[in-house]
Amino acid sequence: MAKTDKVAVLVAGSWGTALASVLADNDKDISIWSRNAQQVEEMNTLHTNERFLPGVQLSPRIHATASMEEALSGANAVLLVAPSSAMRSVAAAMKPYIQPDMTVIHATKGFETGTLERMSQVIADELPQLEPGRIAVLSGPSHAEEVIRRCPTTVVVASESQETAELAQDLFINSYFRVYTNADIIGVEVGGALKNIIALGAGLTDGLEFGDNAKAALLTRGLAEISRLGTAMGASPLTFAGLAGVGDLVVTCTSKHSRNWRAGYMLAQGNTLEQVLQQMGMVVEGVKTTQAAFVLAQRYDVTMPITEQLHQVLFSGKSPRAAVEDLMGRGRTHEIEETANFREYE
Ligand SMILES: NC(=O)c1ccc[n+]([C@@H]2O[C@H](COP(=O)([O-])OP(=O)(O)OC[C@H]3O[C@@H](n4cnc5c(N)ncnc54)[C@H](O)[C@@H]3O)[C@@H](O)[C@H]2O)c1
Ligand SMILES: O=P(O)(O)OC[C@H](O)CO
Repeated sequence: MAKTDKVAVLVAGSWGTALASVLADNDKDISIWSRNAQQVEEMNTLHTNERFLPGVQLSPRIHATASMEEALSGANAVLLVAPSSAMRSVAAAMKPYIQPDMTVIHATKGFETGTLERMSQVIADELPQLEPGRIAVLSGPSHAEEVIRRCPTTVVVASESQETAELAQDLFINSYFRVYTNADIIGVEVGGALKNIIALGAGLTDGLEFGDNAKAALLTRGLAEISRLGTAMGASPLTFAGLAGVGDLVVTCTSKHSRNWRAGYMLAQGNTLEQVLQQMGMVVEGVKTTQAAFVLAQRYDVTMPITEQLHQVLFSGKSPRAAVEDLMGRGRTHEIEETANFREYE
C-alpha cells in the first residue's frame, strides 16, 4: 500500500481540527486550510483553535494556511470536512491542485441542497480528474470534543475501492481511534446524514420532558425510516445496523456534545429556528438534511413520518407537542416492514 506522508485538511472547523489531530498523532504532516487568516495565524503561533475547540493545545505538526495551493501541494491524501453547504465551492477551489491518484476522504454529514446529491457525488462532480474509486467517506459515532481528548472512538470508512478504504483506514487508525472499512458508500453517507434529523427530534422530546420511552421510540422508529430511505437509494440494510447507522444515531441522540440534539432542545424551549442557529454558531446539519430527506422521501416513495413532522416543526411553525401527538395518532401499522425495501404496512 502506498505510504501517505502529507495530508491536506480542508477546513479548520471542530471536526477538521480533531481529525487533523488524529493524523498528527499518527506522525503525518498536516496542512490545514482555512479561509480565515486570523484563525490561520492563531493555529500557527498559539497552536489553538479556540472558537471551535476551546481549551485544546494542538500539535505543532498541524500547519495552517489560507492558500489552497500550499495546502494541497505535495499531499497524497486530502481530508474534506467542509459543511455540506460549502462542499461544492471548496471542492471546486481545490480542482487546479488535485492529481488523479490522490485519495480524497470526506467526513461531512449531509446532502447538497437543491441537487440532493451525497457528498461523494458532489466531490466527483467537481474533481473529474480523479481516477475511479479514489473517494472515500469517514463516518460513525464521533464527537470532535471527545476525539481531541483521545477518548476511545470507532468509525467506518467506505469507498467503492477496497484499496482506497484501506488506505484511509491506515491513515487514521491508532490506539484510541479504531477504523473499520465498508464497501457501502451510499449507506455510510446516508446513515451519517439522516441520523441528524432524528437527533433534532430527540432534543425536542427531551426539551418537552417526554422521558426515556419516547426517546427510545424515536431512535428505533427513526432507524426504521433511515433504513427505508437508505435501502431505496441503494444502500445495504446491514450498514444501518453498524457504526454509520445505529452507532451514530445513539451518540447523536444522547450526547451533550451534539449540536443537532441541542438545537432540538432549544426549539422545544420556544426559541425560533433563526435564534437557535444564531446562538449555536456551529453547523447544525440536521436542518438542511430534513429539507433534503423530505424531498428524497417523495422521490423514492418512502414513508418517513418523523421526518415529515420535523419538517413541519422547522419550516411551517408547527408546535413540537402537536407533532408528537400526530406521530402517536398515526394509523395502525405492522412493526416489521413487508419487503426488502422496508415498506410499511398501512
Ligand atoms: N463536530 C463534530 O463532532 C463532527 C463529527 C462528525 C462529523 N461532523 C461533520 O463535519 C462537518 C463539519 O462540521 P464541524 O462540526 O467541523 O463544523 P464547524 O461549525 O465546527 O466548522 C465549520 C467550518 O467550516 C468553515 N466554513 C463554513 N462555510 C465555509 C465556506 N463556504 N468555505 C470555507 N469554509 C467554510 C467555517 O469557517 C468553519 O471553520 C459537518 O458535516 C458535520 O456534520 C462533525
Ligand atoms: O454534533 P452533531 O450533532 O453535529 O453530531 C456530530 C457527529 O456527527 C456525531 O457523530
